[in-house]
This record gives sequence, C-alpha cells and structure tokens, in this order.
Amino acid sequence: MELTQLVEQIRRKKSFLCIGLDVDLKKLPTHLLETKDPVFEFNKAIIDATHHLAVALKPNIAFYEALGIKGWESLKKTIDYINEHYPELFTIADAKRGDIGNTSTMYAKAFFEDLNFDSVTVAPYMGRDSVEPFLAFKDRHTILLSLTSNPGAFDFQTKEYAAKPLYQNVLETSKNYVNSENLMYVIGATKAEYLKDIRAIVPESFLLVPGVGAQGGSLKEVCKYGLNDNVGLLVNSSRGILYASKGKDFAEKAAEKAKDLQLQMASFL
Ligand SMILES: O=c1ccn([C@@H]2O[C@H](COP(=O)(O)O)[C@@H](O)[C@H]2O)c(=O)[nH]1
Repeated sequence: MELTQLVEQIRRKKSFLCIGLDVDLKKLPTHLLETKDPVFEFNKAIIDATHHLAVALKPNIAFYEALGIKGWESLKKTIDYINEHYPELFTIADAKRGDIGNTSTMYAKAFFEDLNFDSVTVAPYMGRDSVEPFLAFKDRHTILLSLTSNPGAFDFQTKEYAAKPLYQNVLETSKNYVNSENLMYVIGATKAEYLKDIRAIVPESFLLVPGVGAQGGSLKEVCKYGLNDNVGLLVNSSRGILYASKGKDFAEKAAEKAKDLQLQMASFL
C-alpha cells in the first residue's frame, strides 16, 4: 500500500488506530473454542466489527507460531481474509525479524510474498545488510525497532553509542539505507517524552506506536510531538481492545473500546 493511500484512509476515518491481533486461546470466549479454528473465528469477528474504526491491523506473529502449524494456518486465513474483504487496511506482521542478508531475504519473502503483508517489523541490531533485503521490496514497508515500549528498552536503546543514544543512531544511520523512504519506526507510547527528539531526526516518517492501553502509554502525550503534517502515527492497542468481554458480545465490546480510541484520535486531527 502507498503511504498516500494510508494517509487518505486516516483522514477519511479520522483514525490512526492499529488493532493488534494478539490472540491468546486462554482469553477467548469459550463458545469459540468449540469451532474448528477459534483463532480465525475470533479475528474475523473482531475485524468485521472494527474495520471502520481502524486503519491498520497488526497480528503479532509469536501468538500464531506458539500454536504450531495450526497457528500458521490461522494467520494465513486471517491475512487472506483482510486482503480480500478489507484491502484498504494496512497490515503489519509484527515479527521482529532480521538476520544476515540471505536469511533476511527469506524472512522478507515469507511476509511479503507468501503471506502478502504490507509491512513487517524488523530488529536493527545486525545493521544495514540485515535490513536492506526487506527494503528491496519497494512496494512494502519495513518498520524498524528504534525505542521500544518495554522497560528493558533502557538496557541498551537509551545508552550512548558514538556520543548519542542508541535509538538515535538507529534513526540516523537507517536514513542512509537503500530505499529508506520505505522505512517506518517503532516507538513505544511509554516513551512519549522522547518524541520531540525523535521527530527532529525523522520528521516525515510514519511511527508505529504500541503501548497505549494495557502498557499505560498516553495517547495525548504521543500526539503532542508525534503527529506530523501527514499524521505520521499508527497507534496500536491489542489487549485493551481484544479482550473487553469473554462473552458472546466480545466483538461488540471490542468495537466499543476501538471507538473510544478513535474518538480520542479524531480530536487530535
Ligand atoms: O516496543 C514494542 C514493540 C512491539 N510491541 C507489541 O505491540 C503489542 C502491544 O500489545 P498491548 O496488548 O496493547 O500491550 C504486542 O504485540 C507487543 O509485542 C510492543 O508492545 N512494544
């Protein structure tokens, strides 16, 4: 998907909400567990109930891999369902991949060619040759981890390297990668106080911002410095939306949570 299409969708829906499809069997409504593919049935109901409120969907691949072959099948059915019924939604494989070049190419093929996601999250630690194979897919987007939402982010990402915090090195160095115009960055909502500095380095890039809701990040604080002329933000919530109810009304209740966030987002646009 072209960025112009994403921005147009954000403006039309007055939403920059990304819903994280982190499906945990233990948290599913019990009536779904009797179906052949509870994970897909759950995702389908959530997507049908919320597609008009969100602009992006982000399955975290770990939740599917943990279920073995069945999980991978549920993931494939989910992405195919989105691409067939809601092609306007921007899809993110939250896989946090990255390896030596020829291996990264295989990861990129898996997520862009086989599964047909619009984007994939990538860890920058192994550097240029581990990231550029993803960027070689010029009609897709590579979302590089820069400053993550978890407490462990302070172990390395804020520590100085070459006289600057490591997360700033990630932003600056990656701007020189081939096809860097297709880069986006992960910045945790719990690190909103860093967004002013981040925007000084990457004023135009889209930022994927997880960590509102269950992790306690503030949408208001994220918007203060995170928004740019093209909106430039995709703010993710997973558990805060998915598990609003364990009853038969689970999708309806999830839509209510998504609507709450969408209305807040509309007030910042
Ligand atoms: O820095 C990061 C990078 C990725 N994530 C992922 O986003 C969702 C957040 O889920 P919530 O339930 O809304 O907390 C999850 O898939 C994480 O693995 C992140 O949280 N922080």
